[in-house]
Amino acid sequence: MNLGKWAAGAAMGIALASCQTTGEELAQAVPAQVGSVDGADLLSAAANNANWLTYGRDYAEQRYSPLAQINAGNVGQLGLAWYADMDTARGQEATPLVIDGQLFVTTAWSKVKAYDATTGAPLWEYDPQVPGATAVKACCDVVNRGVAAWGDKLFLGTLDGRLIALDRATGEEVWSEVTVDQSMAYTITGAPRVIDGKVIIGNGGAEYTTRGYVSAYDAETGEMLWRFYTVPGAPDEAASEPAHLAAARETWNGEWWKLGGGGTVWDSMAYDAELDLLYIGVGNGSPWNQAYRSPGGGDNLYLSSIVALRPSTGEYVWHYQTTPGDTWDFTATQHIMLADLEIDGEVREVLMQAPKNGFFYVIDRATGELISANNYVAQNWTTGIDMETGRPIVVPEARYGDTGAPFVSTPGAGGGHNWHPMAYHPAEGLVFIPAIEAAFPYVPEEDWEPDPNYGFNVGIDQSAGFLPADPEIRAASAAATKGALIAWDPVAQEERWRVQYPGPWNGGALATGGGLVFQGTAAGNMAAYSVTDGAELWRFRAQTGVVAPPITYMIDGEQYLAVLAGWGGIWPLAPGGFLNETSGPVQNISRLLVFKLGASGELPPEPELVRLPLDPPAFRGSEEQVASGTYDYGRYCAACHGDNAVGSTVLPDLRRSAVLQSEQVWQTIVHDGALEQRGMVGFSKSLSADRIEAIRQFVIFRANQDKELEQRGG
Ligand SMILES: O=C(O)c1cc(C(=O)O)c2c(n1)C(=O)C(=O)c1cc(C(=O)O)[nH]c1-2
Ligand SMILES: [Ca+2]
Repeated sequence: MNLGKWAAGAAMGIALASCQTTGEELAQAVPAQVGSVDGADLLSAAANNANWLTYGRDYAEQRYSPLAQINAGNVGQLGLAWYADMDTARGQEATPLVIDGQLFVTTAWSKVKAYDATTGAPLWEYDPQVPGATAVKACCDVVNRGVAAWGDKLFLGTLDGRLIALDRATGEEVWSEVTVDQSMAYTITGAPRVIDGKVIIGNGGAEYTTRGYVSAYDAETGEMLWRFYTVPGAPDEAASEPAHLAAARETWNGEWWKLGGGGTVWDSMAYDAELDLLYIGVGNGSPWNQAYRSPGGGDNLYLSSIVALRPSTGEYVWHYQTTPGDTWDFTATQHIMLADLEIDGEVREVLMQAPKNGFFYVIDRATGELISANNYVAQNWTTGIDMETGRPIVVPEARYGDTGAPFVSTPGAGGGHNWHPMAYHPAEGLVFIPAIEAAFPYVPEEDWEPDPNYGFNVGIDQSAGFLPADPEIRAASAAATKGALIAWDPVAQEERWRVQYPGPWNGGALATGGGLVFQGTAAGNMAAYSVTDGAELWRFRAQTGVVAPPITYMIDGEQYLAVLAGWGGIWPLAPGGFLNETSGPVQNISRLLVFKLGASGELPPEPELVRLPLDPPAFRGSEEQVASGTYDYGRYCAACHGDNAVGSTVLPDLRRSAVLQSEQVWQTIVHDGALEQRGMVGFSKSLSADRIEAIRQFVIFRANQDKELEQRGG
């Protein structure tokens, strides 16, 4: 048993928390300058308080900083040191890196910005010029979660599937490699990781008939070194495939390869240097509905699994499947965190995950053995986990593809927890989970066919579960849709305390040696809570929903807290205003916010949230048009423009759009693609002009329904 690599940071945290070391002492205790980033820097990142060198702060992805200058006693004096406005108004999900006094952050549309981390002076910026039309390939907003560092370079995955190396000093492009088939709906939203000079990158797209994989590229040259597919390919590939895919093939039925199969690796990774294992989180099936993807069932390896790989070769070592035979978009791409925990008197090297399916898993990270599991949010799709087999005991109704009947599941497709990073406080032994409490109706679609061009290819009828225009049902659904910051004891597998929020989609977490856990909120605040009981100790009005996780660093003896603010991601788009505004409506004001003790900077006055009036033309369409428009809106429009045509504050609320007034203008945009550069493609490859007009009639119909309710005070 070796505690070495994780113990350094943890032990330091305990020491600092108890004696409140001054900034000067701290600054001397850690290497302030790393220069060219090498393996030793990344392996010691947990103890490097000056910097934030990799996505999850260290390879264990604990997001715990021992820094204690800002602490439970003085956090009330935390103020704005500087801020920077971003030039995109879409979801901001990135974790900044801080290296040698410089801060690097990515924004929506995969842009990169560099600042002096002390003053906020801009150093350089880089725009990969992602074509606007790429937006339609992204299931969940045009987000990016950050860069990775190695040597004197930074590495960026772009929404259109490129992996780009930048010169860290200048922001100039050094090399660029296309990592996906750009004729398909692959995207990259996740941050790369670098292990021993190999840049590891996955991709997204499992809502659109893709096949998931993760690849490694040489940091110096951009040469691809290996690629690991998560699901087996077409039968003619069987002869040449590695053993892990031959084994997986036994768990599939039908002609899944024609539908991609899914299993994208779109977010989480972690690395254990001593075991030399890279852990990847694998996503959902494509399509979701297993009855279409793999008729007759099967586990469908390696969907919804954590897989351990040898990072030098991409060779399979072990896997643990959280959701066998996924049919609910229950990805296991959520944050993977490594820690050493004392369980039953024995220190175990564990891996922890709170995937979408609602269960918190503690797994032996050497072998993949399940140590314990318990649900961290309410769930109704199982009666628990069978500890003998490590499998969920699924209730029969949950398999809606087999029954042919709808199933309302909690958690739903948004998960009990999504991509928002968790944080760990080693001295408290707590994992902080940005949790979601929300249900989702899975309505199987009869005679479903994939569309090779556009739209969600998931095998469920996405309009059948629309929230009806009924004030009581809307209010009841909104009341049942909540969020929480859950302080979870992973040894006891139980909740210690929670901060309850009125709505989901609160930000990623950061824990510190100052006895604090920091989190932004869907209501538009940055907050600090006591790690011991969740008491709120500080709050700053961020003016926009904060979904990204904060970071902390220390320069010249002063501790800083930084967070990229900006409302977006899937929740502010797809569920529509009645469910995504349960914390209150917020707008997207994308800004990097940086705080330190005693600072008193102010943001410009908060602009009022302006909504266009709900003033649609009179409905003159037919019932047939509404029926056709309802279905097509669900399949092609709802993921961005909102459930049942109720839009958000981020993208146009079509009920309020002046474009509704004109059939011709509507066709120019929706059929011909007049707004393609802004991310709205023309759908003529999938939809005829008649079907597109029917969508307009559906939106007019819905807008009139809601206007009437508004007039009645509904
Ligand atoms: O299946 C996929 O390939 C895939 C990709 C992504 C992504 O890359 O952002 C998300 C999801 N799925 C997903 O299921 C999901 O809930 C989700 C939320 C978000 C987000 O950034 O808000 N991305 C994604
Ligand atoms: Ca997905």
